[in-house]
Amino acid sequence: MRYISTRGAAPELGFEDAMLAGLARDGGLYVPASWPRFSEAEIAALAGLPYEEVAFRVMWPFVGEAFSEAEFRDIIARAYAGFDHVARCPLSQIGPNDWLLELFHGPTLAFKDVAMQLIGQLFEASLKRSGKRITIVGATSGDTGSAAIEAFRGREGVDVFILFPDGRVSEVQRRQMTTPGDANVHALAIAGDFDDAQARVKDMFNDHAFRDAVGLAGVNSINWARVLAQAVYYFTAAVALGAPHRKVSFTVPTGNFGDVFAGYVAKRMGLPIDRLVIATNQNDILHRTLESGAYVKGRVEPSISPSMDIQVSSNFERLLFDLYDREGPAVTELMGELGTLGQFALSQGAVDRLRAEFDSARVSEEETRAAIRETLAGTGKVICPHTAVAVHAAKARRGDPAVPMVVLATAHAAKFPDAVEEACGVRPALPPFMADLLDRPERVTPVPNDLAAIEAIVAREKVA
Ligand SMILES: Cc1ncc(COP(=O)(O)O)c(C=O)c1O
Ligand SMILES: N[C@@H](CCOP(=O)(O)O)C(=O)O
Repeated sequence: MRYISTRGAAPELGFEDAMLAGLARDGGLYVPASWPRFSEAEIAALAGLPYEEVAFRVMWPFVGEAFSEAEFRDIIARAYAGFDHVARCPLSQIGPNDWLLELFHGPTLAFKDVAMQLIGQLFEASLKRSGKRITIVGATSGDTGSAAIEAFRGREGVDVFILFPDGRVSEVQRRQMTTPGDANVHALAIAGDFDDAQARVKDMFNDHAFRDAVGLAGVNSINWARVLAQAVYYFTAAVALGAPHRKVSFTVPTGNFGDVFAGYVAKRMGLPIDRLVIATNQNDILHRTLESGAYVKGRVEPSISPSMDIQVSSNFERLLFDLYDREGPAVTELMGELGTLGQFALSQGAVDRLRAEFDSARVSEEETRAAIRETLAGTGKVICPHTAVAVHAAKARRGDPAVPMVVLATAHAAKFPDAVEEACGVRPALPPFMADLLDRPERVTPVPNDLAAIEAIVAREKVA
């Protein structure tokens, strides 16, 4: 499989180079040159297989010659060995035909582990082969950062710098990033919001001299391998509920548009997904875009689902590329308008296609709290605020009741104890292996929202 940039002006790469490159050199995002398609029989054959085998079959067409079949199987096995559930991403029932897809059984208690644990193994195999040293710089609104740190802490030849918005992540999220003592881990608290952090990371990639000097690599969903690994659980869930003989719908709590885009990828590969619902909190740029056809940047408003406090959704660019018939210049023009004017308008054709693929709902803070309360009352389950946003949206956008609705449960409630306790009166406890998290010493560097200052810190502090 070859990978092409959404802006159409960067060299085509194979899987391994696209994974290591992060952002394309023209500022775009790498996507596969075509979407592989599974037959009904191939999808039916996934039923009952272990998660690792489904992961292999779904991802293999995208990986091609980068790794041998045996190497890739081994990488997948090591990635998921540390998950605390035998199904890795199990389904649990919350209504007559309504399900939670539990994505928080990895080491940092959020769905980011599903892809990040795999990426850690992929990078290690690749860097061992090449002997290269790299500097990972990532932006986080709370969960990507800890997952990346966990996947790369202590690894040879890799530094990992994570920019998080100072004061805008939960205490548990912050401490997951600031308490690992490894010399190659660097938590940077930026004076700004997540959009600032993500913009500075992209600026670093677009500064080619800096990028080459430090061997910059990315593990945000800028990295195609992140999105690919997340497509797998749409298959395991849908097949468990009757696909391909039955359609299945998904509701996805959304911020950077990576997770829901992974659902779109699964659909393009032939998975019979009925509705794909984008659930946003009050940071609702995606919902507004579906309603109005204009993508208009807003100010990030802090919420009780902080990981979704995002107003520039990076992966929307990947969708735009398809909506505009994979025309790089059209995407370049729109992204240029976003940079200069803070907005762009979609063509009528693009809006029609967008609405044909996705549905959306914006969920208020009060509706989020109510969803936490009602889920506890109805099922005995304590859910995190991000999951609660999606639970509410799934109800609001429920289509045919005969079609199963799967809500992606993206984090463990214990990452957000204050918000959850305020909503339902129950304070969720951290699992025993991190019970002392709040007592561990923290190490964090405050940084201004300034490219040159951040680059100087990265260049100075890297140890690899
Ligand atoms: C717990 C949680 N839920 C939902 C999201 C939104 O996912 P995405 O950014 O892929 O849209 C995030 C952040 O990525 C998250 O950390
Ligand atoms: N919500 C994310 C934001 C970064 O998203 P990514 O999928 O591009 O890494 C987070 O928790 O950091």
